[in-house]
Amino acid sequence: MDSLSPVIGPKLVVPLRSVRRILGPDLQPNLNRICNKNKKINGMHAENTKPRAASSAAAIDFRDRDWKSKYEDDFQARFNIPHLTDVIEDALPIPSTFCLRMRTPTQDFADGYINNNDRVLLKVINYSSPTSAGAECIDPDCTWVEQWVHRAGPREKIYFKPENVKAAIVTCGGLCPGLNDVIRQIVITLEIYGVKKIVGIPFGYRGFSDKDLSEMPLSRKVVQNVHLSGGSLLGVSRGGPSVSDIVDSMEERGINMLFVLGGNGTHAGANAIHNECRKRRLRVAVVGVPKTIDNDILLMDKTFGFDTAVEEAQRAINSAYIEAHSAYHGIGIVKLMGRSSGFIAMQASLASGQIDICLIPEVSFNLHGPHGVLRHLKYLLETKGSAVVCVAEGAGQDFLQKTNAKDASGNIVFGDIGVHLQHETKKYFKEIGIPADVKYIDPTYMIRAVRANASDGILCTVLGQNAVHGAFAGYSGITVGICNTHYVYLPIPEVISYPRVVDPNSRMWHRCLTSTRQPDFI
Ligand SMILES: Nc1ncnc2c1ncn2[C@@H]1O[C@H](COP(=O)(O)OP(=O)(O)O)[C@@H](O)[C@H]1O
Ligand SMILES: O=P(O)(O)OC[C@H]1O[C@](O)(COP(=O)(O)O)[C@@H](O)[C@@H]1O
Ligand SMILES: [Mg+2]
Repeated sequence: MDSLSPVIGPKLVVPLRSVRRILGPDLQPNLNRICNKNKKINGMHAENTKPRAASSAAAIDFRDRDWKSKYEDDFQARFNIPHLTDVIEDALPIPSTFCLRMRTPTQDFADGYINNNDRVLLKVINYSSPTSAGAECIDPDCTWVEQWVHRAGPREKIYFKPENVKAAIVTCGGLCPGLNDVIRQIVITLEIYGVKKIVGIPFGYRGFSDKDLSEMPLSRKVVQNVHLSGGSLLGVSRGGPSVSDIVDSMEERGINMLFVLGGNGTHAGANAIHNECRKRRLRVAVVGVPKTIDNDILLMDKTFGFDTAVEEAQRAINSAYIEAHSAYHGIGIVKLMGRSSGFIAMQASLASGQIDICLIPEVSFNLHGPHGVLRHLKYLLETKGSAVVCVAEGAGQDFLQKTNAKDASGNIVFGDIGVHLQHETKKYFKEIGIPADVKYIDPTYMIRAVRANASDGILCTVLGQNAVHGAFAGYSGITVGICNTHYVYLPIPEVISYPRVVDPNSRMWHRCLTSTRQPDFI
C-alpha cells in the first residue's frame, strides 16, 4: 500500500475536498482520474488500487505520533540512489581524476567536490493551511515535512578507472532542443576525467541491435560545434530491441557507462537496463538525462528543451494573432505539443499575452453548448473582432475517433485536435450565419528541430556534466534534474511512474486563466 493510502485507505477517511488539497500537484491528476472513473474504494472514488512506484511502501497512520518521522525516513529510503557497491561489494573507490586545473594535482580542487551526504530540499513552501492556493500536503493539517534528495556533482572518490571506461551515449524518442548540447557536454566531461573510449549509439535503442548501424566514435573534436544545430548528432528512434538484447550488446561492446537521453519511455528502458546489469552483476553505470519537450517528468523544475519550445512557440502564436487580427472576424488556432501535459500550451499562452483560449489535456471542456468553446469564440468575435486559441495536442481527445493505433514505442497515436477544432469552428459559424476566417497552425516539428536557447544551453551543460559525475561516483539507475534551482540525482522509478501534468488548482494555471480571461467551458 502506498504512502497516500491513509487518505484513501481505511485508517483515515477525509472529505474529498481535503484529499484534493492533500495530494499536491503531481498527484492531483491521479485524483482527477480517480474521481472521473467513479469507482468506489473505501468510501472514496478511485481509478485503480495499484500502488504507484513513486509512493512509499508503507501505509502511514496519521494518528501515530511518529508518522512524520516515519514518512521522512520512508521518503529517504525511496529516494536513495542505487550504487555499484549495492551488488558488487568489492568495488573499491579511487581518488577522482576530475580536475578543473588541468596542470595541478587534484588536491587543489578538494573544495569543489560534493559530499555524498549533501542533500537538496525538494519542496520549499511551508503551507500554513491546506486551503492555501496550490498547497501540497501530506496530511490533513498540511504539516511541514522535509523531503530531501541527493545533490548532484563531482565526488572525491570515483568507482571507475578512466582507462577502463568505455562510455556510450544514446538518444531516444522524439527530437528535443538541446540533445546535441547534452551529448557535447557528456563527451567533454568524460575526457576531463581521462576517458578515451567514447561512442554514440546511432538511432536510439535500435542502434544496439541493428547490424547495419555502427557506433560513432566521439571526442571533443567531433562534438565541438554540434550544439550550434538542433536535432541529435546520433539520431533518434522509437521502439527497438529487448532489454536483454541491449545488455548483451553492451557486454559484447564492453560498454560500462551508458548515458541515456530520453523521456518517460527511454527512462523506463534505462532502468530496466540498469536492473538487468545488476542481475548479471556487471560493473556498469546507467545514467539518464531527462529529455522531454512536453516537460512531463515528475519532480523537476523543468526539463531541457521546454524553455526553447515555449520561446519558439511564440512565433506561431504571433503569426496566428497577426492573421486573426488582420482578417474580418479572424480566428487563429495554434496546436502545440503535449501528449498528456499542457505545460507548453500553458506557458506559451502566458508568455505571448495574445491567447484568448488555452485548452490543455488536464482541464475538460465542451466545444458545443451554452458554455462551450465555440459560444465563447462567438462572444470574442462580437466584442473583440478576433480571437486566438492555443490547444495542446492531447486536449479534447474524447471528441475524436479513437484508432487504437500505437507508435513503435507503444505510445497511443492521437487524433488531430487542431484540425478538429478548425473544422468544428468553421462549421459552427457557417451554421449560425456569422462569417469567420479560421487559420490553423501546427508548428510541432518546426519547434522540435530548433537549437536550444541560452537558458536551455546552460541547463543541458550542467545536466551533461552531472550525468558524468554521477556515473564516475558509481551511481546507476539514476537520472539528473534540477529541483528548486539545484541539481540533483534521483532514482529513475520515482520520476517516471506517471507523466507530470499541469495542476488545474495551481497558481500557474490560475495565472494563465487570468491572462486569457477564459471562462470554464463546462
Ligand atoms: N516501458 C518501457 N520499457 C523499456 N523500454 C521502453 C519502455 N517504454 C518505451 N521504451 C523504449 O524507450 C524508447 C523511447 O520511448 P518513447 O516513448 O518513444 O520516447 P520517450 O522516451 O521520449 O518517452 C523506445 O526505444 C522505446 O522502445
Ligand atoms: O511524431 P513523433 O515523432 O512520434 O512525435 C510526436 C510526439 O513527440 C513529442 O513532441 C514529444 O514526445 P517524446 O517526449 O516521446 O519525445 C510529443 O509532444 C508528441 O506527441
Ligand atoms: Mg514517451
